[in-house]
Amino acid sequence: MTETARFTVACAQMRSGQDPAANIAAADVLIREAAGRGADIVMTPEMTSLMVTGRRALFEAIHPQGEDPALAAFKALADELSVWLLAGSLAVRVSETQAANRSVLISPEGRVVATYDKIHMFDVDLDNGESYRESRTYLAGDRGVLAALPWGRLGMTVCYDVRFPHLYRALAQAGADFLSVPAAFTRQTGEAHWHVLLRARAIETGAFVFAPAQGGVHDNGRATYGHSLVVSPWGEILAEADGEEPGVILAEIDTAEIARARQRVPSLSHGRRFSIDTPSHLEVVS
Ligand SMILES: O=C(O)CNC(=O)[C@H](CS)NC(=O)CCC(=O)C(=O)O
Repeated sequence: MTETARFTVACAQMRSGQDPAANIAAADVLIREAAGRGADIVMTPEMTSLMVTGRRALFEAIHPQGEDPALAAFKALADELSVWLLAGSLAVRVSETQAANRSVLISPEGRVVATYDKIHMFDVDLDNGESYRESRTYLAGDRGVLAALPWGRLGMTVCYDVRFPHLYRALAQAGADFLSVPAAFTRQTGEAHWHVLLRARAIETGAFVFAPAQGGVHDNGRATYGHSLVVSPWGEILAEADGEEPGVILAEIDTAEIARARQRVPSLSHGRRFSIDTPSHLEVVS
């Protein structure tokens, strides 16, 4: 980008539960607060409108995208407030037996302009007994998505994707200026990894990282880490939510910082000497 721009981003930190109507109402309050405080774009966490345990509860509550009441509410709200809105993710029914963990970008006219389905499924057993098999319920996405905003391009990702740096590098090399990472990180992995992973993705790509998070103990018993973050292309934390508490954080974004960071350390354009897709580039010495 040669022209630079300034805008205000907001991340809404939530503690979504099992009742979609209550979650939509909670998001509505936070999005209105963010817009009232000057946000041009507001982002909500992974699973904004539903946090449940088990596929039965999930399938009783979800809808195809065109019939999702949360999406309808967010489209109307974006239009009413004239803000960009990223519904960090919604559980969307894509077949009788599968859902997508879908991030949805809505324009200030209330139109869906881009959707991204989470690629990397959280199939993990933690040593505190927590166990997740996201791929049993969700159909993984198979494409990265770069969406045009008035101030630059947004690379859309979700939560566990943050552990796969080649996705972010690909998005940045394709022109991403901003990366969204709506999340519902576990408390345990968040304490160990959250800040480091998000700052690393920003530093490696020279892009801003926006990470709205779920936080606290949810009514299905899960504990999530919170600490929603906005990170600059140089890796500085520009805004951070207060621990696990729901609320809104805002940050002023100056896109000139993208070129500045990439000029200081041009690692994004120095990455063509080694490809993870070319095993012959690896010498195994035994
Ligand atoms: O299922 C829901 O209700 C909401 N979705 C999630 O919580 C998702 C999939 S289980 N969580 C993560 O990806 C956590 C990643 C993480 O914590 C890590 O990478 O350490």
